[in-house]
Amino acid sequence: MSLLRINGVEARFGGVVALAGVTLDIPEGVIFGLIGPNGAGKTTLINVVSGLVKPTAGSITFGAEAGGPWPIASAVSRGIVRTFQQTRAFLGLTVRENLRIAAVSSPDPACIEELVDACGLAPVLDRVAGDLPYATLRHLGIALALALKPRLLLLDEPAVGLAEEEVERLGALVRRWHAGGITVLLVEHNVRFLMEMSDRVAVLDRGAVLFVGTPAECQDRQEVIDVYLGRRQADAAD
Ligand SMILES: Nc1ncnc2c1ncn2[C@@H]1O[C@H](COP(=O)(O)OP(=O)(O)OP(=O)(O)O)[C@@H](O)[C@H]1O
Repeated sequence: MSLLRINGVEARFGGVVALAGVTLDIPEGVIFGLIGPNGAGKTTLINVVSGLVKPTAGSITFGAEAGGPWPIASAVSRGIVRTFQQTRAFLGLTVRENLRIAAVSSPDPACIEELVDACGLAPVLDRVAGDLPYATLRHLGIALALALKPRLLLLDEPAVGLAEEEVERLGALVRRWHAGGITVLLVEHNVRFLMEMSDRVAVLDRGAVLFVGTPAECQDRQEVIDVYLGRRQADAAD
């Protein structure tokens, strides 16, 4: 059954067509990867689904409810929660204070303790968020999103800037929450991480869906190699 249905979503910024009529079905209970070259429209699609950008055409259905996208607060109350490429936390407050604020908006404040443990935040509870090492700050960002008890978690490049062992910890954390029932939409340029994590993958190119399939199917498709995977390999070899 589909949890999120994106119907013909178009987003224009002046003359720039960021999304040119995207239609996608994200089944409940999957980790759904979204890849594509820079400027393909991945973040814009997350922005539309999470209510940050109003599309110029199209709609979304979430569960049984049509009529989306909804403004951010309404999206969050329906269980659509996102993270950002740059972690959004109160950088002048401690981790504990950030989590207390999250607990106020959480439908299940008791989950915070589990999040502290799962996200490895116990040793840094009294540190100011702005002083945290980069990887720990990213974990705080994910903990703050998970505190809102999403049904659908939108992760925008969560692995960017992380060392290999930190990417593994991130993967374990996402898998643990996914096993608890959360559907995940993962945007990521770390292709190995994305392919290992995802049940299905969609490829966006210039605002349009180029291909949807399993990671194995995706890696075999010549058009996907041409527009994205081949270039990533060439960049890695440089
Ligand atoms: N607020 C905005 N105003 C003007 N143009 C925008 C805006 N947001 C996105 N765009 C443009 O829309 C297109 C899609 O951008 P988007 O950030 O969604 O791509 P992306 O696939 O996430 O890229 P990246 O992998 O580099 O993050 C780009 O041409 C971008 O410059």
